[in-house]
Amino acid sequence: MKVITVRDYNELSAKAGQLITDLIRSKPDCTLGLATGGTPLGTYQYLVERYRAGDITLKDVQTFNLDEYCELPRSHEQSYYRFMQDNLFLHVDLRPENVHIPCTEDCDPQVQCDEYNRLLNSATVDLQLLGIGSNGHIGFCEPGTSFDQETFLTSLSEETRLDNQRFFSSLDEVPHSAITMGIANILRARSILLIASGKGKARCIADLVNGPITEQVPATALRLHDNVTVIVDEAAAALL
Ligand SMILES: N[C@@H]1[C@@H](O)[C@H](O)[C@@H](COP(=O)(O)O)O[C@@H]1O
Repeated sequence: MKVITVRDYNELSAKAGQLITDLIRSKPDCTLGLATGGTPLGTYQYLVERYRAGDITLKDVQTFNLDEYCELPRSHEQSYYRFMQDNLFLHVDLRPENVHIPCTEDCDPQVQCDEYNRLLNSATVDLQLLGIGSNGHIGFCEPGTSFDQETFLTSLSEETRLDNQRFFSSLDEVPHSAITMGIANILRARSILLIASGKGKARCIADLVNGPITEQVPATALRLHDNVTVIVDEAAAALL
């Protein structure tokens, strides 16, 4: 696992964005695994800027998102579908048919999990972008998730709901469940890029890099992969 420490969030976003730009330029038909949350916003902004500058095209890129909340329609401003539209998809030339996000609207969740898993496993993700939850979750794979888990319907921990409350007007509005890629899916990516910013991530980053490999800290599964880059700012690196 390669750990890169940068000064602040802006440097982190530029570094992560540059790595993804380099991949798109060297392999224009690459497959990207994408993440949501506050941390990748700057990375997506960087990609949009590079697209607008004419440095990259995403017309042949395929994407798979990690996860989606249940209990929210796709039109809800906090759905991950909306998040991706607002922050990346509407601003670049990705083809709608190349974009994949689990669908939790008007459906049988198990059927959706199976369908998403099948689609995901029919592709090979070249680069999986990840954030990390303060409890060490990746995607929405919460502590205790088996490292062998494939795409599944998961319950969100209270810690995760509290962390994500800032995006909603009250805790009551934060969904209790989600469809997420499993850890086994994430580990199949050719390369993984995890980004973390701020002191709230210092503990889980220390656990990820130096703690025991355990299902209680789902991100530690990444230590079983041979091509992982972690980019952290100085605040998130404080306990390394
Ligand atoms: N499902 C997402 C994760 O993919 C993300 O990594 C995490 C951290 O988000 P943030 O970047 O806002 O701290 O939030 C959510 O739970």
